[in-house]
Amino acid sequence: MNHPIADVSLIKPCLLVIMGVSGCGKSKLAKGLQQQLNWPFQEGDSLHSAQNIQKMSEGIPLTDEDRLPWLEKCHDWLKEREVSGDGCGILTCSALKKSYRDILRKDIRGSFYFIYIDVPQDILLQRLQKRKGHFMPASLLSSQLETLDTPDADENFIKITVRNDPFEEVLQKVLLQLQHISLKS
Ligand SMILES: Nc1ncnc2c1ncn2[C@@H]1O[C@H](COP(=O)(O)OP(=O)(O)OP(=O)(O)O)[C@@H](O)[C@H]1O
Ligand SMILES: O=C(O)[C@H](O)[C@@H](O)[C@H](O)[C@H](O)CO
Repeated sequence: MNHPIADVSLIKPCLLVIMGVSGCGKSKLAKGLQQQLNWPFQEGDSLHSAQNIQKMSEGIPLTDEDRLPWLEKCHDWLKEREVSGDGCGILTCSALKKSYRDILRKDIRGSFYFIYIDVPQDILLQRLQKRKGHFMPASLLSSQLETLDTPDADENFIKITVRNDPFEEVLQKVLLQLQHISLKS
């Protein structure tokens, strides 16, 4: 291994929302972070209604109205993590629009960061076409990319650009950024 490794003991508790379009690697990164940090983890997909899952499985993109109750549930999980006392947690949520991210961070006063995973379309498509046993079809990728508003400079976010980087390097890059932020705060 010849890439830098983070010292996780230096990372301060915070809330992390791992965001980006389908197939960017939210679930894989969140699980990696959870193993390293030992913080509570919520898979955002598990908070979708059965109707939303059915719609996506049929290749129909969700509307703002479909997403609203789901985003509220995601927010409630984050808020619960904040008030529980330790203020740390990891949530996966595509959070494609700024208005969705505003719902997620509403009334949260503690440390909170979006981790935006940016992956080129050709790699996303290859990954989704290969992925087995997931309800989200590759045909929804174009609507995901059209809907995505990339985070603005005033949104608290860490951007991680991934091409064919080995997963372990991606994970360490995120941990190193979190370590850096922790040392500055
Ligand atoms: N850095 C990586 N390198 C190679 N493959 C990866 C990497 N990250 C994720 N993958 C693979 O890409 C696919 C999509 O990853 P994952 O399911 O974590 O994405 P996701 O953003 O959670 O997707 P969705 O929103 O559709 O649930 C999986 O098969 C995963 O193993
Ligand atoms: O906002 C959305 O359209 C949905 O949240 C999707 O992003 C899916 O949940 C996810 O990508 C599939 O796992």
